[in-house]
Amino acid sequence: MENVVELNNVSKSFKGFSIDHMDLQVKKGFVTGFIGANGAGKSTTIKMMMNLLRPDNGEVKILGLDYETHEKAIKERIGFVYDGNVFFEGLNLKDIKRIVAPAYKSWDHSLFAQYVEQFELPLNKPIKTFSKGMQMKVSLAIALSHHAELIIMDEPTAGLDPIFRRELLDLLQELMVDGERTIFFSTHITTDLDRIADYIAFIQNGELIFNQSIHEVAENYALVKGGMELLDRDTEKSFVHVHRAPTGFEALTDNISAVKNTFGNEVIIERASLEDIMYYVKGGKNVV
Ligand SMILES: Nc1ncnc2c1ncn2[C@@H]1O[C@H](COP(=O)(O)OP(=O)(O)OP(=O)(O)O)[C@@H](O)[C@H]1O
Repeated sequence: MENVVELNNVSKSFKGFSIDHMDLQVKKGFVTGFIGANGAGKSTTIKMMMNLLRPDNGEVKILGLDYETHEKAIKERIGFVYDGNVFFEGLNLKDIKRIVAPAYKSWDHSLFAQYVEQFELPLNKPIKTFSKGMQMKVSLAIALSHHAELIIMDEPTAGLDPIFRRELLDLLQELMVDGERTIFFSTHITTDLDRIADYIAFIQNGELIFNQSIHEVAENYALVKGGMELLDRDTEKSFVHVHRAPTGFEALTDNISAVKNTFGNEVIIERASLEDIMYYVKGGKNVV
């Protein structure tokens, strides 16, 4: 399967935070959701994909190309969507279109007009008067109007009302029908991912914990509930983290067959949500 993004052995350090030797592949034709706690390194990773930040070490390849030799070609084919104001605040959408359109060979005027109408964006009001959601719509309309093959979004649904959030997810899903487009986006709203993601990449403290299809995640992780008397140093080895309560334990496992072998029918095994996984993984591996 073709990868449209490849981070090979990428490292980046700030004071008190680092990404060390990260490998991350984003598959063509799918939606990948990027999750992780506050400060886990999502924006840092996305900025390296966008060449807004240079890795200290390692290689970033977008659509098989690298930024050193093919920056313009890459930027032509990707769209970056986020809710910050990318453009000059005093400008209106007409001015922005005049500046942005010539920068793209494949700019589609009628498609831009169509999205401006669909997103109900005013053409003559200064961007600084736009709400967070409207600003996000502006960058999405621009990304779509130059037929971006790869759309990278940093928390696109944060701060959006539930109705527009749902509409945006529907729109993103429609964009995926021909299998040529790829979407990679970070989010804290894990229910959005149940709706549209094919793959989940999970980062914790600058480390990629997994990048798996949503089906693999469901097959690999589970919540396990049982009585405290079942726990000891050996049996706990099949858990990522255990939460103890007077009434019994609840734990996350990444090895369901080991749990079945160890506990048989003495425990209850349930589907783990992405939130469950994030919560327990944050707790640490095999904390006794
Ligand atoms: N330019 C920078 N200089 C120094 N430290 C930085 C810089 N950018 C990010 N960091 C630090 O790197 C860590 C990861 O930040 P990042 O913004 O990538 O996290 P995130 O997963 O996107 O978080 P959130 O979900 O809160 O947006 C944080 O500790 C942050 O303070």
